[in-house]
Amino acid sequence: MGFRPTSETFPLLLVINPNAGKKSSSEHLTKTIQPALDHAGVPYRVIETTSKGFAQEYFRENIRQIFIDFVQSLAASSSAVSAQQGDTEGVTGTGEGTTTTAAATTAGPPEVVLKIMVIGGDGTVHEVINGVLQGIHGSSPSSGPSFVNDNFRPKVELSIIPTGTGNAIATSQGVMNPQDALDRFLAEKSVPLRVVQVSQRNNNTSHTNTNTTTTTTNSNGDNDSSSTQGAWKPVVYTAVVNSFGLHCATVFDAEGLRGLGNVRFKASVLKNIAFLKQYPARVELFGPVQKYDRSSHQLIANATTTTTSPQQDQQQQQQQQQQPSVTLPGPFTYLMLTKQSSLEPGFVPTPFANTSDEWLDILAVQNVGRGQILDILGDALKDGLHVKQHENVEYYKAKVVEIETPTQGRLCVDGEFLDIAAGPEGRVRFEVVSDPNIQLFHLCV
Ligand SMILES: Nc1ncnc2c1ncn2[C@@H]1O[C@H](COP(=O)(O)OP(=O)(O)OP(=O)(O)O)[C@@H](O)[C@H]1O
Repeated sequence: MGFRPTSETFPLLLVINPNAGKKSSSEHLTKTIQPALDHAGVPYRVIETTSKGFAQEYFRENIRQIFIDFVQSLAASSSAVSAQQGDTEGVTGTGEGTTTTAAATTAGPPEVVLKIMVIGGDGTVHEVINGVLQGIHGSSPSSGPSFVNDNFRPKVELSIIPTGTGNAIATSQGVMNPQDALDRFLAEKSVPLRVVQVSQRNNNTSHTNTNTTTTTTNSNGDNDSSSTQGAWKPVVYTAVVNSFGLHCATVFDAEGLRGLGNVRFKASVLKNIAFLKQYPARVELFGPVQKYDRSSHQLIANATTTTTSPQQDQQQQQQQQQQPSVTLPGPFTYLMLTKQSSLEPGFVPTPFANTSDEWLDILAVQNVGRGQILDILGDALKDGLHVKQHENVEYYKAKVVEIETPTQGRLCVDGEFLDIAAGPEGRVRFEVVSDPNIQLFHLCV
């Protein structure tokens, strides 16, 4: 298959990972999706991934041209419609006023909605998101002028046909199978899909997946932080889950067990519980924080976020940016920072997570033994009961989270791995940034 950018109308890019989950993507494409799109009259281009990293590289290299072709094709179909109507409404066909509906025109900058359907799992979605953002912004939003700005800010609407193993994003929206996902795409309803910016300060960062290690060397000089330790540099964006400790070790070991199919996570978690470790780290939450209160069963705002005047509000915000609102000293048995409530059907580690809000949900379990973590994870499999039941489970919502490990550590970032140096040099920051040039993604629901 493969995709060739053309100037034809292509309202949909279809990215298929034939290797996802039980390798059923191709069958879903030919038997269900293509007939439905043909019936609905939706033209599409197919991009078939051939290896790990393919989708990310594809979008990094081609996203600019894709937008050019897309806008041109909308303009062309807009002028064709206006010609059919005798051009009575003065449509020029230059692309100005282009909206999602090719025929419609409005005042102001063009609203462009690029639709991408992913037939695969969360790893493929992660690659698409990172490829699009790297193609738009280069290595970081501060690395130079970007073609996405106040004058051109497209939406990227993702429809996820869940053929992967976990399918966390789809499952968290209650999408249980490919047909359900297809119906939702055709219904044309979407919500914002916020991504988490993962940043490091040091000049050399090692971002690893099981097949490749990418080392990024930042060019110094562009400071976007007042810290004496230098600017925060985005390393990767995540939409699913960031973790440390048992969950990260489980995902890492499960990669080596792909031959076992979908039971590889179960095998890996049992192994990591049998040889349970505690993972030393300090985690700091900055800015406003909400904590789950087990007695009232509510998320309660941290007292320090209450303000009385706009002036105090500003002062307090500055203080909150510098001083952590909450510090978790570790060591951690289990730590998860996520935008999704569920990681697979029935497993709901972070029940209050919302893909569209600007909070990062944090599940922290510090220094518990084998029996306790088994009970906690068992209750997480009962639609998130662990949060209500276990006093060793701490649940927060925060805007900014930083983690530092006293020895070399490993983080899982949407199924890929970030090896971090010991101490302040390796510190990692997670933030649901409000930059509208980053938060371009929407999700069909
Ligand atoms: N043709 C291919 N051959 C091998 N690996 C591929 C191919 N295309 C993509 N990949 C890689 O396969 C990995 C897993 O894909 P994906 O996440 O879609 O499925 P999954 O792991 O089964 O599902 P989930 O992430 O939801 O648990 C991704 O990291 C992706 O880069």
